[in-house]
Amino acid sequence: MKEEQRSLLLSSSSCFSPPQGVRLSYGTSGFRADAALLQSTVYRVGILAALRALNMESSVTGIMITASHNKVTDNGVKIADPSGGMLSQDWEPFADALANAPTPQHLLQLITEFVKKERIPLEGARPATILLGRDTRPSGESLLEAAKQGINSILGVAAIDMGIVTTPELHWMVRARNKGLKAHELDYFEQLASSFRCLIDLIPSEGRMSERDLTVVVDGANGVGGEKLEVLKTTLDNLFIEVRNSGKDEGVLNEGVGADFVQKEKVVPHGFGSQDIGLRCASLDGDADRLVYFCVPSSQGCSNIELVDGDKILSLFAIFIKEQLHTLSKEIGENTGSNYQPRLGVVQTAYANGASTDFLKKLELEVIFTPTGVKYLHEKAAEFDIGIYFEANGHGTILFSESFLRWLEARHKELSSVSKGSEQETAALRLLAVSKLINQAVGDALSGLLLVEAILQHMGWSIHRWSELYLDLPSRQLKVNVVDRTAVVTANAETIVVRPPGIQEAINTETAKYPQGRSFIRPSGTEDVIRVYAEASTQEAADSLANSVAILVDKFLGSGSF
Ligand SMILES: CC(=O)N[C@H]1[C@@H](OP(=O)(O)O)O[C@H](CO)[C@@H](O)[C@@H]1O
Ligand SMILES: [Mg+2]
Repeated sequence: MKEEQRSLLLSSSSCFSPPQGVRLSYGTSGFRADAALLQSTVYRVGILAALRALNMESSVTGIMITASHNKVTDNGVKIADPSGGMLSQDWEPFADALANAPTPQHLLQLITEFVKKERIPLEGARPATILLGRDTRPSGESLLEAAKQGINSILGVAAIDMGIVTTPELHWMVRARNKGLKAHELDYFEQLASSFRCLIDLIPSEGRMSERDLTVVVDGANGVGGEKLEVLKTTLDNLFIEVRNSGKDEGVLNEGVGADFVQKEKVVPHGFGSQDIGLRCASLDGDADRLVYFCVPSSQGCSNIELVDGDKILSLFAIFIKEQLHTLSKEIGENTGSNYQPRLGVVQTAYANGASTDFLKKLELEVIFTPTGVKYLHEKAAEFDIGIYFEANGHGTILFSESFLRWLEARHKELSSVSKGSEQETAALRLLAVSKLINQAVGDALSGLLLVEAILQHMGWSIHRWSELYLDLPSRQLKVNVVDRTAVVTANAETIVVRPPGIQEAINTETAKYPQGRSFIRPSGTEDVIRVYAEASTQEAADSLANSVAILVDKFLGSGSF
């Protein structure tokens, strides 16, 4: 490393001391903490993103400053890799080491060693650009400045501020830029709107739906998603979107609103109530990468909701895709069918409702489980021709492999010359439109919302019809504070605890007492807690099982506070 680069790093890092007594780690979704603690971390992530961009053939990476569904005073930072996906997991230990380096000298030494080991070309040997985005948190602006200083301390790397964007928009932009495509926010809106229009135009015309049926009321979590949806909706026909909690009024980000609140508490978000009985409603989270639907039932008082979670979104997508693939595989006349059988798979985590997994298996779909965190789900889904992944909390997308898309384009071309307007050609067009509508980089609440709406219109389904695909097993999630959450080590996609010894046997004994009982624990990657999940045949049983397991966690890991 040249002297100019060394002294630049030493001088800029001396302005960013790491917080005392706090150990930060690149968790399920980047670094997250109280915003006041994050200046030095974000500065160092700036350096990391710059090195990552220099290390790769595609030279654009991204930094997103957000703490998603967490409280407004928290913030966080994560890197978008050149593919548009999450930071490659093999760089996470370096991210941890950088964030926790105690002095500028330590930091410089770490960087020097890593640059050598990874053979990263420095000193402007290669062009590199970092796209920066942030959510609506007030702390975002100064943290973004810290990120810029980190980027500027690596010679020859440029930072471009994309302003306030959703997390999926930033990932989409990074991916698009590296593919040499147009990557402005307006291009993103245009791609979503035109592929949505294409799916709507391909709906067989059997009677139009009423304006009420074409209406969806969206809770924007008082965050960036509502703001963006207000713009996007002006470009859409055949869909009426009413945005509430768009952040323009008094409401606080994620407070009593948003996808995480709605999915975990199963009550109506602020701003919704009896006036919405029977309407189709949806909630985004604070950075708009999660989506859940709900409706306010007329019978049980209007604070309860009927939740349509990520598992049901996945099921709806799976049904639609399967139907299109089936149509596409039908023969047309002699010798014009295709023998190619694309592999469709779905990916879930242990938090997926057991009833959803049964339903998907009955559809004869290949169902794979991974640990929590979209980086794991995404990686697995990418192994299929079409891989659909969703966390129960509403984060997910559909991935189309490059080779499948090439095949599909060619098949569509062939079909449009031999049988234009056939159901096979239409199915190919629909699949191509889905691949453009649904974000290929990460789960995206806005593109997910438009795909749900297009499929419901295609099927002619109400939210109730959709919700009735299967009945969720009652479930309960709890959090337990413990002295050291890293004492819990899990295996088999987090369904089994291997440490501390004895706790898994105790959980098994409890679970066996409940019909259709299932329970597991794991350390959270975003909060300092152990999460407990339980499922059983009744809500009372699920609550009771969750409580018993939480008591076991307290007994084995001791907090004294439970
Ligand atoms: C049970 C649950 O909802 N866990 C969430 C939560 O992770 P934890 O590691 O459980 O804190 O935040 C992650 C990032 O948003 C998300 O991927 C994950 O699904
Ligand atoms: Mg989020």
